[in-house]
Formats: sequence, C-alpha cells, structure tokens
Amino acid sequence: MMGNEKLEKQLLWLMIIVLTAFFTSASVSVWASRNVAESEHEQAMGHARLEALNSLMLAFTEAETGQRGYLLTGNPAYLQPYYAAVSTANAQFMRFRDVFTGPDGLSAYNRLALLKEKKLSELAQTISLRAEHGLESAMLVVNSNTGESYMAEIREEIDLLARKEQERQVGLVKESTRNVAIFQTSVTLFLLLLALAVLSLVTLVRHDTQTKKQLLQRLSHEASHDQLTNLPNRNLYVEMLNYSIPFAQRYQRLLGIFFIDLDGFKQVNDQFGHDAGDMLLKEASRRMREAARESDVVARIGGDEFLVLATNLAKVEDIEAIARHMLACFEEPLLRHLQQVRVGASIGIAVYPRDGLRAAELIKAADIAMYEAKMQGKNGYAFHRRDEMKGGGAQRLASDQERPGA
Ligand SMILES: Nc1nc2c(ncn2[C@@H]2O[C@H](COP(=O)(O)OP(=O)(O)OP(=O)(O)O)[C@@H](O)[C@H]2O)c(=O)[nH]1
Repeated sequence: MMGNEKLEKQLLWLMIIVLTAFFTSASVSVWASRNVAESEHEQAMGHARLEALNSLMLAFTEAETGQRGYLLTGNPAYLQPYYAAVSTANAQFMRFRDVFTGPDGLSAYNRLALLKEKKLSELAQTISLRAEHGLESAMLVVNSNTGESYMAEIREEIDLLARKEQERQVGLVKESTRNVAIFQTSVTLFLLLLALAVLSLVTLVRHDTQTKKQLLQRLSHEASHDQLTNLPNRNLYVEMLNYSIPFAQRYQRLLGIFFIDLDGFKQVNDQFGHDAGDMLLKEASRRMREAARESDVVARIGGDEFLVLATNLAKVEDIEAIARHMLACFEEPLLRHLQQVRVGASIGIAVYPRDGLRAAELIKAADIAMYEAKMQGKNGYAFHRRDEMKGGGAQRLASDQERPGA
C-alpha cells in the first residue's frame, strides 16, 4: 500500500513537471510564431521603404533631366517628362509618409520635404527664367550650383536612409531565422511533452484502476475469510455448501458436513497465553486443510470451531474415514515448542441428503452431533441422528484415544 502511494506521488509529480514544461513550450511556440509573423511584416515594410526611396530618387533625377533638356533646347516637349517627374516626386512623398513611421521616419520625412521644396522651386525658377528671359538668365541660376547642392543633399539623405534600412533588413532576417528555429524546437518539444503527458496520465489511471481492483479483491477476500487462519469463514462455507447441494442431488452423491470443536483449547490460552492459542489454531487449521481433499472446504467459523465440507461421496463409510483423518491431525503435538500441550477435537457429522436438504439444517444437525460427541467423552466423532433434533442422543462411533482436553 505504501509502495502504491509512493508510485502515485511520483506519477503525480511527473505529470505536474510534464504539464508545466508542456505549457512553457506551448507559450514559447506562440511567442516565437508571433515574432516570426512580426518580423515578416517588418521585412515587407522594409522593402516598401527601399522602393519608395528608389522611386523618389528616380523622380528627382527625371525632373532634373527634363529641366536640363528644356533649358538647353527651349523645346517645350522636355517639359512633359519634367512635369510627370514632379508629380511622381510629390506622390512618392505621400507614400514615404505611410512607410516611414515613428519619430525617426517623421524627422527623415521633414528633412527630405524641405529639400524637395527647395529643389523643385529651383527647377521651377530656372524653367520660368528660360521661358521669360532666355537661356542666359536661366543658366545664371544653374551655374550658381544651388540646384546641384540640393540634389547632392537629397541623394545623401536618401542613400543614408537606404543604408540604414538595408542594415535593419539584415538584422530582421537573422532574427527571423532564429525565431523560426525556436518555433520548430518548441513545437517538437511540445509534441514530445504532450505524448509524455498522455502516457503518464494513462499510467496513472491504469495504476489507480489496478489499486482499486486490488483493494476490492482484498476486501472481498477479507469479507469471506478468517483473518487468523486465512480459511474461508462461515459465509463462504454456506455459499459453497449451497453450491454443492444441487450437484450432489443431480449426481446422487453424498455430502459430509463436519462440525469440529477443539477439546481443551481454553486451557491452552489460560496456561500459555493468547498468542500460543493463536499459533495452535493456525497449526490445527493447516493440518486439517492438508488432511482434506483439494475439493473439500475447511472453514473456521469462530473461536475453536471449524466446519468441513466433503463432497462427491458414495457411501457413509467414506465420510467416517474423513472424520478419522481429521482426528488424526491432533495426534501429534500442535506446538513444537510446547510438546506438553495436547488438544483433541470433537466432530459432529451430518450427511446430505439423509440429515437435511438445506445448508442451515445440515449445519445445525452437525452442530448437535458435535455436542453429542463432546458428551460421549470428547476427542471423537458422532453422526447426527434424526431423533437428536428432537432431543435424542447421538451415537458415538469412534476414537477412544484419550486427550488431556478430553
Ligand atoms: N487464542 C485464541 N483464543 C480464542 C480465539 N477465539 C476464541 N478463543 C478462545 O477459545 C476458547 C474456546 O472456548 P471453549 O470451546 O469453551 O474451550 P474448550 O477448552 O475447548 O472447551 P471444550 O470445547 O468444552 O473442550 C475461549 O476461551 C475463547 O476465548 C482466538 O482467535 N484466539
């Protein structure tokens, strides 16, 4: 029982550990998968930012190319790509605002917006000078290199932003790879722990069922057996007798019901103590069990009283032989360390179907016969006689060996 409790405790602890690890790995999996999703989103945003920067740079370059073409040729056809590039630059700025978020994004946006205004107004100014005052006055502004320096500043700003974004992307890819590895490991661990948790749960339930089954078996054994000798008790004896009667009836066989009471047992208790009495009862039980056939029932019904059931018998002589056999159990001293202790037995016998057809009737008949055996001088056996039930005496049939208790 102690071992069972220990095992149950160990299994419970195992379950707690496994479940804790299980939930930890599940949380790590969820965390890692969320990180993977986040870094994937960040990577997509990064691509959008790089694309916005490239498009912006391209729009400025195209606007400048259109401006140069118009200034040099005076051909208004060059203004077409110029206007298209200006409108693209403005549109890219709107996009820039969406993808460059946070305080850093806002300050980059403000810097570039200022540069854009300066550059676009320089372009517009030169174009209007060329249209109204001719090439020379427009070239005066161009040669001042103001537009060039704006363009250089824009390029520098865009290159810086692009470099930063690329570095961020490298970091994101590394982080994403690590998160994927964490996710895969924790999912594997999660599945393993799930299997372990199920296994320990099944073991625990099986163990619990087994323990209950063992307990039920033990209780059922205790309810039907005598604790001291482990022999069947009166209930089980009656059950076996009830079970045997229909067989005996069908196959026309006899049953022998033996009521055995030890002679002089009280004296053993009184002289040598209760423990010696217990030992004697156990040894007497062992000997009677050995003397009986495998199929016979030897039961202790309390104190120094026993019942034996012999089945499948053809004639009364067979029953008598069994009674002699039982008496012989008491010939040798029962306690090895107390050779002087001698007890005998008085046996009352009832025969089915002669002395009764029901268990209670047969046991009562054997009990009365046992008293007759006692009255006849003890340490012998007596068959029940029909008239005994009405108060008549039984016939003492055998064993005139003398016993101290007789
Ligand atoms: N050691 C021991 N003694 C028991 C147990 N159960 C009952 N007894 C005792 O067994 C004795 C039985 O009493 P009796 O049958 O009158 O004793 P006896 O000396 O055999 O008497 P007769 O049958 O007339 O020979 C009593 O003293 C009970 O206290 C038990 O489990 N162990």
